[in-house]
Amino acid sequence: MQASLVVTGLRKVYEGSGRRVEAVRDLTFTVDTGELVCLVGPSGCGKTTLLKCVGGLLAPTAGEVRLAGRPVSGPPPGMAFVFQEYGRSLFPWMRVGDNVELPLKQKKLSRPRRRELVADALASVGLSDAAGAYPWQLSGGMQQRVAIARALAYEPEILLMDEPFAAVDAQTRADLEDLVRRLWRQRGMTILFVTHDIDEAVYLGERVLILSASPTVVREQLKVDLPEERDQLHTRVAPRFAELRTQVYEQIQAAKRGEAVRRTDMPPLH
Ligand SMILES: Nc1ncnc2c1ncn2[C@@H]1O[C@H](COP(=O)(O)OP(=O)(O)OP(=O)(O)O)[C@@H](O)[C@H]1O
Repeated sequence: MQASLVVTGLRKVYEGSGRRVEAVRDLTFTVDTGELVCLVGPSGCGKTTLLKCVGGLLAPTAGEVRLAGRPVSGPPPGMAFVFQEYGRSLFPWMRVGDNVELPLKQKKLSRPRRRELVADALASVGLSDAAGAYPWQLSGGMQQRVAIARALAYEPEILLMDEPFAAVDAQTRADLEDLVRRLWRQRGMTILFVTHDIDEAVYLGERVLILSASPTVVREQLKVDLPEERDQLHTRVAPRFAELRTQVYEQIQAAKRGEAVRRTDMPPLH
């Protein structure tokens, strides 16, 4: 399968105000076209820094990010984001439909086509009825579904999700996880999903990349060999799910203790 995203030797050092922080030391990984990869690591390990570099919002100190063969030096046209803070990512003065349509205005699309994409995306997240509402009239989970619809309508080559469900309650979170899996399977999108939640990473991902503590490297990557058809009730109690989450948990604990990466045990970073 063709690699959609290629990150090579990525390093980011923050400098300023007399402080120097090496947030990301050396990250190399790929995400294949149509793959759903979860990135998980201890708090403060540089997940957001990495995503900002991947999204072209922050220039790396060294290394390179390529999307579909092209180097990323600013926000690439084929990329969409869903952030944790849905409250800040939607414009409160714009109706839901207009929020979803806004990024499409950058694309040279006819008005009817834009409307079609908006209607289709809102239907995909079960919010067809909310197009005329304002974001603040919706629950947190619904607002995050609007943010997902906005990303879908844009028809991205790759979707970056930065802890998107951290601010919603557990029940809503489970529903949104299932929504992401369903949309991923229906639309064949490439998704890079960042989370600090081990269970979420294993439940969602086809592959989990475990990051070390900052300065960050890829500690291990794990293929999630669970069936593609997953559901909250059965997948989470499957013995294989428990084994995988234990492996990720042990790696994260070792990362927190600052233990060296066991490079010999690592599968090849294809
Ligand atoms: N603009 C900045 N200037 C200086 N240091 C920064 C800046 N942004 C992040 N850092 C530092 O880089 C390191 C990684 O931060 P980052 O926010 O990328 O981690 P994270 O894994 O996303 O954290 P969390 O899981 O807590 O959200 C931290 O030590 C942080 O203090």
